Amino acid sequence: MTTTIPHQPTPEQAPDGGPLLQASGVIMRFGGLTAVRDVDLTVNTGEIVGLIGPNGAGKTTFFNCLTGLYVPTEGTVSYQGTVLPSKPHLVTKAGIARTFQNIRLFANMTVLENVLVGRHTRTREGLLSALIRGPGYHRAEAASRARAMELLEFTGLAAKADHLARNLPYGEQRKLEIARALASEPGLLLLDEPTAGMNPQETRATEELVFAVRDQGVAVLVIEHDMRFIFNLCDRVAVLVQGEKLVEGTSEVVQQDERVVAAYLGEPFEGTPGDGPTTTGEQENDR
Ligand SMILES: Nc1ncnc2c1ncn2[C@@H]1O[C@H](COP(=O)(O)OP(=O)(O)OP(=O)(O)O)[C@@H](O)[C@H]1O
Repeated sequence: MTTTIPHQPTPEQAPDGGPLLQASGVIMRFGGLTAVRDVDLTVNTGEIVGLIGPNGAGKTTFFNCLTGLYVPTEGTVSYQGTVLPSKPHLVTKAGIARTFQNIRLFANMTVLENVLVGRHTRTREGLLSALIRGPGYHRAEAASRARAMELLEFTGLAAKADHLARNLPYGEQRKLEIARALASEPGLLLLDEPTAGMNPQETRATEELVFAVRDQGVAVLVIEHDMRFIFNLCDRVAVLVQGEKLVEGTSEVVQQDERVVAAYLGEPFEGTPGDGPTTTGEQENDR
């Protein structure tokens, strides 16, 4: 599936292992409801971090605070030491890309066109250049297409570059979303329930793809209800319950923590295939 591609990191990539994303004291209130309560979270370069918790725990709201969709009521979010702007396209430009819980592709555009759309924050050609369509425009367009094709190779979708996105099977639509997010050349990729509605084979392919993304130098923060996926994949896992961070630690620490078992897992997770619950029963199938 995956081929090696030279990652094109954003210019000021943090040194290996250093903090990339730092959320401090993030609070998000909707009127009388506090969806996120004073959450701190750091993602370092080279890490895959999981964010888990029951339905309604505030995971997606927290993601929205990280990506500029919501302005946190209190707290700050920094990327590479700089406080992020509260505009999604500026957050993308700063180096954070995301996918959504429900697929958000341009269904009537081709696979390649969907990835090209994801490149718009990285292309420098302006409106005038696009209107004139001079040599600069053509060079930039050729480079963009070449990079988009590399990303389709990387995600195993190159053979379907000319297919309409809506004609792809579900698992490939999810991969295409990841390819499109990678097209903005992020240093950090946020994935919101990337395996929701997938069969076990598609889930395994997604796991491989996320490892490959990390191996290209892109850190990953992932929300997921599939515990086998999370505990196999993540270097560190944070657990949100009722908007609060209950526990944070390695997969081994989190899966055995009595508070996590009581509030979310129901029973200790057994890591060997075939044993124990793979999901918490919280997962929504939005297929
Ligand atoms: N825009 C909004 N306005 C009002 N309340 C909201 C809004 N967005 C989320 N909420 C509420 O905030 C709480 C947290 O929701 P959120 O979707 O972040 O949870 P979650 O952990 O992502 O859940 P799930 O696992 O089901 O996706 C819920 O009570 C939800 O109803």
